[in-house]
This record gives sequence, structure tokens and C-alpha cells, in this order.
Amino acid sequence: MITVVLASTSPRRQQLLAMADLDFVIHSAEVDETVQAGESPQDYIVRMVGAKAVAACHSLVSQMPVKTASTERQLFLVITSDTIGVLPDGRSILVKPIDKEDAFRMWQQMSDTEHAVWTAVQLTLIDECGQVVLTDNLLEKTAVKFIALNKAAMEDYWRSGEPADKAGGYAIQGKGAAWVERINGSYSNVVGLPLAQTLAAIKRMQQQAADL
Ligand SMILES: Cc1cn([C@H]2C[C@H](O)[C@@H](COP(=O)(O)OP(=O)(O)OP(=O)(O)O)O2)c(=O)[nH]c1=O
Repeated sequence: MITVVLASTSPRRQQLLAMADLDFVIHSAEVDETVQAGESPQDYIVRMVGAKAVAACHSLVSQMPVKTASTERQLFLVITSDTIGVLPDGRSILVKPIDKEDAFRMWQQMSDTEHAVWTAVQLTLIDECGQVVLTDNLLEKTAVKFIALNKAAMEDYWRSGEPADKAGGYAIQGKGAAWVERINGSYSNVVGLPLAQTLAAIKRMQQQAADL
């Protein structure tokens, strides 16, 4: 038996996965999300989904009931994800704003230009002892073009409270949609989980696990 575990505190990821006809449980774990000096955006999010997976798997196994000889084999397919914005220089990473000044600084750089939203997803299949059986990684990019922003619009948006816990300080699924002129790529990837690609990867891993 395989239990799908979404290891995320993000309500957006939970809503996206809930839209698919899939049973899953939520079991998240916190990690240090500091970007290391000289780290590329892609290396950073791949490292993050790996760290989130290690933390979530460890916490999951530590809460498991003691296994008896008669217990059937249990597998857990743990999904971790990390989303960032990247400015046109390809190097500058946009995470969640730490305060209003930080959000305004990001938005000024995003105004009337195209940034990229990158999401990394890791699928980690573990057994009830925490042994890793299989892993798979996805890396998805969506280009997002913003309209020209003025100070009044930024003030209004900051006051709405929406930007605070979003990478790049906006939500395409919320009021932030008014700033998005167009996108090129997966919409759900911007919201935090490239849904079609993630569901395909889950199906692949379930088939591989059945063949083990
Ligand atoms: C760009 C963008 C980001 N976001 C959100 C998705 C993510 O929740 C958040 C990026 O932060 P993440 O660090 O990727 O995720 P998280 O801390 O919210 O959740 P967890 O680590 O527990 O999985 O930004 C939107 O909701 N809409 C958007 O348009």
C-alpha cells in the first residue's frame, strides 16, 4: 500500500493537489530557506526540495507506530516543492518579502518586464523504516510579464496582506492577477505546484513501485 504525502504548509499546493482525484495526507516539516552565496536559482530550489524531503520523511517515520512482524509493507510517496521568482538577469532570486520595503524593491524590478517563476518538485518513495526506495525530480519554468506598476498600486496591494507569504510578493491566483499581462508556461507552476507534471510523476512512481 502506498500513501501519498504532501509535505507542504502551502494552502495553495494543498488546494491544487486536492483538485486532482487523488487521496493524500499532509505532513509538513520546516527547513532553513536561506539562499547560499553564489548559489544559482535552480540549484537553490533543488537543494530546498531535497532538504524538505529529508525533514518530512524523518518526522513522518518518527511518528509511525511500532512495526510488528505481521504488518503489511507500507510505502510513503512524499512530495516536496519550492517556488521562486527569478529576475531577467537569470541570477537574482525573489523569495517571500521580509517587509514592505523588500516587496517594493522586488516589484520595482518586476515592473513592465518579464520574470521567471521556477518550481522544483521532489517525489521521494520511502518505506516504513525511512529507507529511500525511489526518487524523482521535476524543474518547471513559467515566464510572467508584469504591467508597469506605480507607487499607489504597490501601496494598495501591500495593504491587502496578500503579498506577504508569496514568492516575489504576489499571487497570480488572487489580486496579483491584475498585474499579470501574460504568462508562458504552466499556470499551476506559478501558484506553487505544476499540477499536470506532478500527477504524471506520481503515476509513474506508483507504477514503478508496483513492479518492485
Ligand atoms: C508567484 C506565486 C507564489 N505563490 C506562493 C506558493 C508558495 O506557497 C510560496 C513560495 O514559497 P515556498 O517556500 O515555495 O513554499 P511555502 O513556504 O509556502 O510552503 P512549504 O515550504 O511548506 O511547501 O509562494 C503563490 O501562491 N502565488 C504566486 O503567484
